[in-house]
Amino acid sequence: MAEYSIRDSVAIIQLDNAPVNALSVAVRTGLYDGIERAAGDGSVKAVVVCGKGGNFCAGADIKEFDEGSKGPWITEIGDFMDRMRKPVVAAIEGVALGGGLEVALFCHYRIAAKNARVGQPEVNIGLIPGGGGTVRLPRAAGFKQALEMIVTGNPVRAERALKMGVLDEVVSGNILEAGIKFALSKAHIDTSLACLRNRPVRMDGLNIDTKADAALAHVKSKYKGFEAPMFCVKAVVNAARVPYDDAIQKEREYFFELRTSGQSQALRYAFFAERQIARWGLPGGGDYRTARAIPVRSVGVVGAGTMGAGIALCIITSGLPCVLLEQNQEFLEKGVTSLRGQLMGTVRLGKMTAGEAEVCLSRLKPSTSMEDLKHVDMVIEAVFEDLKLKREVFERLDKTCKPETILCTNTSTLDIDSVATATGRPDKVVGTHFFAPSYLMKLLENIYGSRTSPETVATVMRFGKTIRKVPVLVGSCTGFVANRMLAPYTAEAQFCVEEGASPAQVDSVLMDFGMPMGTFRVSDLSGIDVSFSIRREAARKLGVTLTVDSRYFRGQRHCSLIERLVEKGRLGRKTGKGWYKYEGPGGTVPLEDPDVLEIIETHCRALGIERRNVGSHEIQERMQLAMINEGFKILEEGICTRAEEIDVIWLYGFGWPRYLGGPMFYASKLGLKRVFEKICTFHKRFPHSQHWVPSVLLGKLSESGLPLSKWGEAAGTSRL
Ligand SMILES: CCCCCCC[C@H](O)CC(=O)SCCNC(=O)CCNC(=O)[C@H](O)C(C)(C)COP(=O)([O-])OP(=O)([O-])OC[C@H]1O[C@@H](n2cnc3c(N)ncnc32)[C@H](O)[C@@H]1OP(=O)([O-])[O-]
Repeated sequence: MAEYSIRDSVAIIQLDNAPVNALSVAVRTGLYDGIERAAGDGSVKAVVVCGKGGNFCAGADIKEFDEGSKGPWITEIGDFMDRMRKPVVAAIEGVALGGGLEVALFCHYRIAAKNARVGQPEVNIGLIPGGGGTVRLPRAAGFKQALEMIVTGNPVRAERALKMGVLDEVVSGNILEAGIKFALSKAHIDTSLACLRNRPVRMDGLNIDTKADAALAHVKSKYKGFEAPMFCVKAVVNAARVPYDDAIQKEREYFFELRTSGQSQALRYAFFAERQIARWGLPGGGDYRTARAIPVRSVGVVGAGTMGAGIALCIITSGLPCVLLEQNQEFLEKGVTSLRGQLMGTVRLGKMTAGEAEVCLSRLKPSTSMEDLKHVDMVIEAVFEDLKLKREVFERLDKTCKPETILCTNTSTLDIDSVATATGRPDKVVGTHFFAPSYLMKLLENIYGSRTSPETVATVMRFGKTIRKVPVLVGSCTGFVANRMLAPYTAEAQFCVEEGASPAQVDSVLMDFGMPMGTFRVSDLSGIDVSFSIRREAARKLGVTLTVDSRYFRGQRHCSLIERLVEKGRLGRKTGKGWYKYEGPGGTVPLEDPDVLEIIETHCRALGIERRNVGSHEIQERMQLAMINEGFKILEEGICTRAEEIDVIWLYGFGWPRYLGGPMFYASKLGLKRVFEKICTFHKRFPHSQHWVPSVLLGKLSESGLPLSKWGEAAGTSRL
């Protein structure tokens, strides 16, 4: 709703819809009524529109999008304001985003507090501004700047918006008082002079024809796969070419077309899924509502290898001091050099100044003495993935660190309890699984053990946000969520290659789908020997030896091409050849290698595997459905409590195309009945692959018709 009051002959309309004053039907109706009332009240000289609770308005209420359009549209309210003879001033604090900025652009004047940010982020949810933004922002900020704001969705700070011409004044002090004062100062000025409708789009010497083509080409290549950015360009270009009302009409058509598109639905889903993951709960009780995070003022990282150095870099760049520990000076220096190299990379990219990088480095304390960890609030262990070694480290940490220190393990495979029992504080032990390269990858998989306390979980969830990661809480199991789902996905990729596909064919199927990289290129990048060692180690623990001839591993289908490539010295990009051969600058360009195709052919012939044409559709289906089936098993076991958590993990851990929501959302769109039937068919066809045993939960859900948001509840694993 919107509250209406009068002060000093100024009508104040305060948008009121906590937490961000989204433009629900009630708010739009309240705004319209308020404007109409002020227009008809002879005692009112001017109007101020502002927001309650520290924000102006975050735009349309995204939750209402699936309910159709009720209430007045923003442009209807705007048209009324355009005809008003009394000045309407938007007094902005906090954010004015999307429809919020559009409301402000309909006001005759806009003033903002210093801390305010304004923007048109609709593109992030697969839309274009639909309330006049593509038509009015270019009239205020000029074509080029408006186009940039609309296509990127990035908000700008008040001072910049003032320079761009979006704002009329930036003020300090009470925004409402400033708004009233400003409104009264404009009470006698002809409002039509301040009305953006009456101004042309500012081209600042640019030729619209050449600019339009260039912008379309740029956006097409930069936002590959995304529909909305192209529509943003088309709408802004149109606004520069046709009269105001025609441009508004076209914008609205585009907006409605996109609003019902699959991409916008997926992107809106992703927006809310990202917020859902903050609502965690533990099986033994305790959740985000009751658990208090312990303040983390300093952190230690044990192990200055690539992972450890990257983690330390995340910490120092987020403003926290960090002790980086190694067992000897040589390893430590290597780690610090790698950290510096990554930091300087960000300086070269212009993301940080050299001075800022120096400030970050001043927060780093390289050390070879565990005593330096005595007083830190949190330690992240990032040593080699070996349980015995990790237990030794934890035993020493437990003895050295103060009793309140939280001890985290950056394991990607080990059971948290098996590490926690090496200490006398299992309640303060938790998994923090970073993804490589740890400085760049946003996902942080936080893993609780059976005795991890709610306070410890609250602390690592908050810490994740502090270091600008996306923290998702999951339970402990082999591979946790990300790697557990990745296992059947990559296994199917290799089986497809055994059966007749080429690595390049598989990778292009994945990239055409929208993944940033194919699985074989990823394998070459991280090193084929890494997967080889993990497999060999897992087999060794079970008393089995894997050879190049192994077709089965503990009764399960197994592809031993990795063993074959390692035998041939093809370890990936670092050796110039793996699934591909590498050429070009720095040996970074992957090329299909006839030698590897020959190795695969010979290998399969030797093992009696008949090769055939494996179609692209089959590759995609097998890889994705195997992984989706695993996702349902993860829900079934309560490792995750919501499908949204799995999707966020894939969005941030593996670059699943955001416009497809995530694998679980994708499954919901395919239809669970169809997904289940397909998985059952694959299970019959490939009986020796455990990952094709259909999830019981999936079977149940395929009959229920329940929406994705209820899957966790249906699994009986929801803890909230
Ligand atoms: C149908 C009629 C339409 C009229 C025409 C419209 C045309 C227009 O061009 C289209 C739009 O405006 S499209 C919209 C364009 N606008 C955008 O895309 C803005 C999207 N929002 C943001 O970028 C960020 O949320 C803020 C920067 C606003 C706050 O960030 P922060 O401080 O880190 O906090 P936080 O954790 O992020 O959010 C707090 C809570 O608010 C919730 N919520 C937020 N916005 C919402 C919304 N619009 N809606 C609903 N809810 C919204 C959020 O879910 C969360 O709820 P929870 O239950 O507590 O989880």
